[in-house]
Amino acid sequence: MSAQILDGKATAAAIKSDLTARVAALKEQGVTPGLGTVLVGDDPASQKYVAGKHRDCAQVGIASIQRELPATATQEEIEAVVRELNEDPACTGYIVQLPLPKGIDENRVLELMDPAKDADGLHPTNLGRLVLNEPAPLPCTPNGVISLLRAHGVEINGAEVVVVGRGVTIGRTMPLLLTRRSENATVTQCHTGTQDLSAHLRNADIIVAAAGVPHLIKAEDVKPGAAVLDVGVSRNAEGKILGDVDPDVAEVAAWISPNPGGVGPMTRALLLVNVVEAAERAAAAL
Ligand SMILES: Nc1nc(=O)c2c([nH]1)NC[C@@H]1CN(c3ccc(C(=O)N[C@@H](CCC(=O)O)C(=O)O)cc3)C=[N+]21
Repeated sequence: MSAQILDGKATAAAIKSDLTARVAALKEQGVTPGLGTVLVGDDPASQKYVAGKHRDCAQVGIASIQRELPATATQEEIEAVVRELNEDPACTGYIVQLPLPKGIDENRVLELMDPAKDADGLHPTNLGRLVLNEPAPLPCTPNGVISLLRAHGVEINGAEVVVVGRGVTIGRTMPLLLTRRSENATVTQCHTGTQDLSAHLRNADIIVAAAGVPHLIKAEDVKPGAAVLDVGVSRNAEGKILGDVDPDVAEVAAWISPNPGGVGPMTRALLLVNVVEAAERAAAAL
């Protein structure tokens, strides 16, 4: 048996096609959504991700606003760009690409963003709203994981989900989304301090692997019929992506997200959703 593919590329394409119509409607009302990106430094992976985001924007008709700073940029210089985007009416949503160079206080930068323009859903106000069950832009990667499962009819309601990892962009936010009444999953969060990861994994109907440890999840740890989402991105010496999920898992799982081609494109699609929704709110307030 071989697992069915949770096709992030195709699902993201369907989301983008829906957004294209909504962007066209916004433009008729005189509102053009614009996504800003702040990229600091010259990490090739970050450059590639940001380029992908602007390619997506072009596809759906969202304007692109790109700000690039050298790796030597100071805290004050980065914060000046954030203030500028907060004030720029053409920028309806933006992201600060993480990680920022060593020595920069990331949280201070994030906190300075206008929460109404936070396309990543990572501003403290928006994370707080998520905890309080108030409407807020949702973190893109966890939201992409849920959309990907729903698009393929994987049952989330009542599922035992194991999230591996405790980073802010996925690990710590994924359980918040999964335990909403609308998802209704039971979540176990595992991390480097977990004593017996295998014991937790074997019990999981859905595994969200976001540890950043190549091939951490092995076939013998996966319950037959489980859905396994590979969120981890490591690279080998040749720059090839190595996910958190061992390829043998495909023989045991019922569903598997490829990497690349799984959660990555979904993250980008849900970013655009946040931008369009923010622009729709702005248009409704006109
Ligand atoms: N403020 C902020 N927001 C983010 O959302 C954010 C971030 N910082 N920092 C880094 C991570 C990583 N991330 C990815 C997005 C898309 C792909 C993606 O589309 N990947 C393609 C392949 C790309 C390739 O081949 O390298 C795929 O999976 O098919 C990957 C990774 C967003 N992140």
